[in-house]
Amino acid sequence: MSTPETATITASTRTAHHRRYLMCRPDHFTVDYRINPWMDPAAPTDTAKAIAQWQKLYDLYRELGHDVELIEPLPGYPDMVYTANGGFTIDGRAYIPEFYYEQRRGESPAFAEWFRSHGFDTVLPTEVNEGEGDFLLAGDVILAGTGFRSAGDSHREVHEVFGREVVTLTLVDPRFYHLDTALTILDPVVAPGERAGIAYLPNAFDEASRKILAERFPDAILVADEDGAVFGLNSASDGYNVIIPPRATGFEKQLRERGYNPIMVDLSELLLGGGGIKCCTLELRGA
Ligand SMILES: NC(=[NH2+])NCCC[C@H](N)C(=O)O
Repeated sequence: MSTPETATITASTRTAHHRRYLMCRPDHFTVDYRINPWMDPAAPTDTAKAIAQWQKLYDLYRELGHDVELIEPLPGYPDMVYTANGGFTIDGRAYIPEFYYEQRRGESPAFAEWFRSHGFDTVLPTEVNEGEGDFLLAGDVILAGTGFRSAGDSHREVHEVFGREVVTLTLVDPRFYHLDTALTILDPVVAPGERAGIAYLPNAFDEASRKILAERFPDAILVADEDGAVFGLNSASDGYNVIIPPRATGFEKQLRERGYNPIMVDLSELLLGGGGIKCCTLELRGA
């Protein structure tokens, strides 16, 4: 016989996994050029507000028990706060970015140096690629975005560097110019052979890519355009806690239904640069 209380409790099968992240304090944050549709150099930005919002994300990761490393922000590189573009790491090896736009190219040597001095086997690229902005690890497989930033040839290169299967996905909406703006990995750690939970915005992808996603991830969360439009997919998950922007209310509900624990963090100021929670967070795997 179940009491009314026990009848309403659904035990979550989700597990939070310890994460190690790299972040960069937005000390020099501003918008003085436009390399994505969110950026408007004519609109005012508030660096103090960007720092305060970023600090909340940093503090939350620490409260959740994660390790957060920091890289020194470089003056003149306002986009360096988006550390997801600073590399892509698996098993202690770091693949360094080669930025598409000239404005960010000076960040690469700083990231390369950071990885070298922190014991990573550091691989310099020959192809244009923007790190974890476009490469996401789903179980054993690397999901790789192209269409706006990372070149198709970088998908071959990332395969050579890590020896993993790489699945190319083509982005078609300029608002969602990096893979991490249109797709979230919900389960950063899965048992061998098990499928990672993901969420994505179908309309951000071309038809062929939507088909691949539907075949490979039949149980994925499909996110509505309204939630995508507020950068809802630019989220970070430890397997249980999923950090999402506050206006992604439909996505919040979907996550709860699946047993995840969505936590809202507002990075509205950093969205003026076209970045959100995931953009400010680089996974450090191994080393
Ligand atoms: N991982 C990301 N989506 N990063 C956002 C990068 C934003 C930056 N202003 C750019 O356009 O490059």
